[in-house]
Amino acid sequence: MKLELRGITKRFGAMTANDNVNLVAEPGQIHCLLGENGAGKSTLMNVLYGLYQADGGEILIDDKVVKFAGPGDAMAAGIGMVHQHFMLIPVFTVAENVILGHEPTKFGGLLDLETARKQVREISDRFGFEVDPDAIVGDLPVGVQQRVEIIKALMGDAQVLVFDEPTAVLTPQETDELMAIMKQLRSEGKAIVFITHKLREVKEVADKITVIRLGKIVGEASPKSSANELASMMVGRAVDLDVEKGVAKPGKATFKITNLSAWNHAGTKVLDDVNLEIHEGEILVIAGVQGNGQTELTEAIIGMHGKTAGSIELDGKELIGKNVKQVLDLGVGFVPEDRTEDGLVAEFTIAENLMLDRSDRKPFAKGISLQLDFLKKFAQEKLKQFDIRAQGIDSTASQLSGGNQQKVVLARELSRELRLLVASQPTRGLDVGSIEFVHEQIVATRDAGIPVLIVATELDEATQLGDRIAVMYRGKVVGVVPSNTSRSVLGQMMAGISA
Ligand SMILES: Nc1ncnc2c1ncn2[C@@H]1O[C@H](COP(=O)(O)OP(=O)(O)OP(=O)(O)O)[C@@H](O)[C@H]1O
Repeated sequence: MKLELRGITKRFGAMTANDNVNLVAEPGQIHCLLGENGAGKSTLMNVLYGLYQADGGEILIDDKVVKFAGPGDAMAAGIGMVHQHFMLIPVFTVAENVILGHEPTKFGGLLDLETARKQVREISDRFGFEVDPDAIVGDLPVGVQQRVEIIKALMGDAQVLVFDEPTAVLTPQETDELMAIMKQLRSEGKAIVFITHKLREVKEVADKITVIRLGKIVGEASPKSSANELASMMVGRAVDLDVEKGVAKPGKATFKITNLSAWNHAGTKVLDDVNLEIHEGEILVIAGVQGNGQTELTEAIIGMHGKTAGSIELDGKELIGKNVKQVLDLGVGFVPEDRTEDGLVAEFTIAENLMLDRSDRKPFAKGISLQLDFLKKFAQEKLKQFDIRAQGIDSTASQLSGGNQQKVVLARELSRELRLLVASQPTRGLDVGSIEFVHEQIVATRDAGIPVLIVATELDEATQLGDRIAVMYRGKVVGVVPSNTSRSVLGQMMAGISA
């Protein structure tokens, strides 16, 4: 089945998110859609999926114009969408989730459980997914949950599959598995549209690359292009894909974690006697496969984790026992793993979100009255400095593209007076140009004498950004090694083998 978007225009008020966009997805092809944050990729896919109505242009399937009033119509026409934020209910089984995701279409009503289980098994066998229809979704690793999303998309016999930044939440190994799945889908004749910021993935699977910038298609790139060529085509300037940083000049160890253990609600130990030190002017990267205690570690530091034992000291002050606000007030900048859950308030404006956890109200307030002009100026400056693409500081967070939401969180946390920066996957969802900028900001924070703790899942980011790397496995720190340690040694450590 061939899919064509012809002359699609979509506006949000005065902003044109898609401007006369043409795109063709052919059977047996992986078509990568590349573009910087806010370029209009998700908007275009939402038009295709019937979630938004275009202001101009048309959608054609096998050269015939079609109209989608909603996702049900798009699904019935053979279009499947694999969402980045999984739309799965954790307490339900795979088969039950598939039933819920299967909107009644003009071809029939809801599925019954037996049919759903059978179909899940069939699709899983056919593509080698190894998904048990009776497994509880919440118990499955993220990579397998994503396969459930793919099964959901394939259920309606989808011929065109859209993957919108599918690897943002995956571990490197799960990413490799997904690439293999995409190749298999291609060999079965599916047409695939693949949105990603990771150029390595583009180079691995793309048959065709289209680049979109500021809502307009700027051209096609060859899959043989170098990562640097693709990067500069995406953001319209040369981008340095390596982190530029001088030698660290570590000072005193002002941040110390001693014998830290933590337990989850079920009473299972999730952090097991963690000992770490970070010096002023040093970046320590926590590497490891996601789910090995990194989340719990950052939560314990910030005062969000329940049962903990041991000590976490910043500038000689104990953090354990303090709540989140008290910890932030000591000068801790925190970039959470999930920006939509912990980082932003969707209905607040950018300006409001930039103020969320500030306790130093002095520059913004005189007595009880807010210095609105100052606040506005501050927000506008941050918008410019962090290249946050939005209509203005009064746009709400929910109106921003994913990458731009992340930039709001970073802008807020990096512009406070810091004594410690804790950032989980700070560049998740960012385009290559923004990653370059964020890395520069993190290095500058280090060079200002601040201890920095970064949680990274990408080994490249860990080795490039870190001065030292601590690897976590099953709640323990397996070892702390210099950042020039080889990938194979780091890989072994990530599997629990001490260096
Ligand atoms: N519901 C909305 N209301 C107003 N503006 C919106 C809305 N949705 C998206 N936009 C704007 O449209 C533009 C394109 O956003 P879109 O999400 O399509 O970008 P993207 O290319 O997917 O970016 P990213 O790589 O960051 O995910 C952005 O400037 C965004 O702020």
